[in-house]
Formats: sequence, structure tokens, C-alpha cells
Amino acid sequence: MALVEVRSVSHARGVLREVSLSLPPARLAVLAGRSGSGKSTLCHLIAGVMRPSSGEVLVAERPPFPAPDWATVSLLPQRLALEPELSVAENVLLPAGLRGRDSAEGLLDRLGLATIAARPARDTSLGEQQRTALARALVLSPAVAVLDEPTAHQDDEHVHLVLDALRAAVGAGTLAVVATHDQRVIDVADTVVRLASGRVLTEPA
Ligand SMILES: Nc1ncnc2c1ncn2[C@@H]1O[C@H](COP(=O)(O)OP(=O)(O)OP(=O)(O)O)[C@@H](O)[C@H]1O
Repeated sequence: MALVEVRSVSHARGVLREVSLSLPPARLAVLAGRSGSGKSTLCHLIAGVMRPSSGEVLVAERPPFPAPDWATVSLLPQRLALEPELSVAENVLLPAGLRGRDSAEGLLDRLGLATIAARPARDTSLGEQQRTALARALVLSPAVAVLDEPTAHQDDEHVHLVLDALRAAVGAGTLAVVATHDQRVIDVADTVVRLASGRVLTEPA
């Protein structure tokens, strides 16, 4: 069964051209490709941030635009979009309406954020901010987590933490759609979709 269906999607005069793909639940699916190949744009369409110029995107058989709740599709955007005055833990819990502090503890710990949970996000490193935004995307155990370059600001040690968190989410049933050119992530993917100049080069198996 496909959880994400992209059918003949074109966007913004060639940014994406006739892209089709079909992704099942509980997978780590990588969108790989060079800078400018269209990865972020495809992420935004799957996360329901915008609507395709033509074609159709379906998540759980419905168009995701306007963006649905984060238990259905969550997004880690490249620019993170944290609330700088809120603490790390509060940012992580935003999709849960700042409730459920206990339930986020395991995730904070897994991502190496437990010791800075009470610190305002603005006073944390870029790598910590990125892991905070990742935790926020995973906190509701979404059906689909769309993650744009989740290791861009991570060293090797922290890439392992990120990959462990992704594996745990996928093990719990989440489809993780990860845009990246990080070979360390590509190596552990269940599915790799390669994009070039807005087109899919290899369709997922
Ligand atoms: N609304 C738009 N209209 C026209 N061109 C756009 C629009 N949005 C993005 N682009 C262009 O489309 C191309 C793909 O952009 P996108 O951000 O999806 O690439 P990417 O693969 O995520 O790149 P990176 O790895 O650098 O983040 C780029 O050349 C970008 O300049």
C-alpha cells in the first residue's frame, strides 16, 4: 500500500518535471540529488506547504495541502524554523501543544538534547537546533516525516544519533522521506530516489 503517491507532478516551470513516485509506510526513503535538483521542492509538496503546479500529491489517499496536522505529515525544513525564545523541549513539544513533556524525554535523550532541554533554542548550536527540529518532527510519531537535509549540521557522532532516531521512527511505522546528499544517510536507506534537474532518475523499488 502506498502512503505517499506523487503522480506526474510538475512545478514552477521545470523545478520538477513529471515526477512520479510511490512510497509505502515504515521506510527510510531518501531523495538524493545535487544542489538545485528539486529535493526541497518535492519535500514541500509532500508536506503540504504548497500545491503542485500540475499533477497530484496524495498522503494517505488525500492531498496534503493545506498542511495537515503533524501526526499525519511533519516537516523538518532546511531552515529549521524554531521558536528562538522557547526552550529546546518546548520547541519539540509544539506539535503536541506543549503537552506531553514526559513523552518527549526519550526522544530528547536519544538525540543528545536531554542536558539542554530547558535552554532557549537561540542559545544552542546550529547542530543542536537541527536535532531539536528533528525531534519536533518525530514527536507525534507521524505517518510521514519529511526531513530536509537532517544531517547538514551534524558531525559523525551526531549523524549516528540522527540515524538511530530515524531507524526507531521507521521501526514504529513512520515513513521517513529524507532529502540529502549525505552518503552516510544514503547508505542506510531502504529506498533511494535520485533526482536530477527536476526529474526522477531512478524510481524506488
Ligand atoms: N518557486 C520557484 N520558482 C522558480 N524556481 C525555483 C522555485 N523554487 C526553487 N526554484 C529553483 O528550483 C531548483 C530546485 O530547488 P530546490 O530547493 O528544490 O533544490 P534542492 O535539490 O533542494 O537543492 P539544495 O540541495 O541546494 O537544497 C533550484 O534551481 C531553485 O533555484
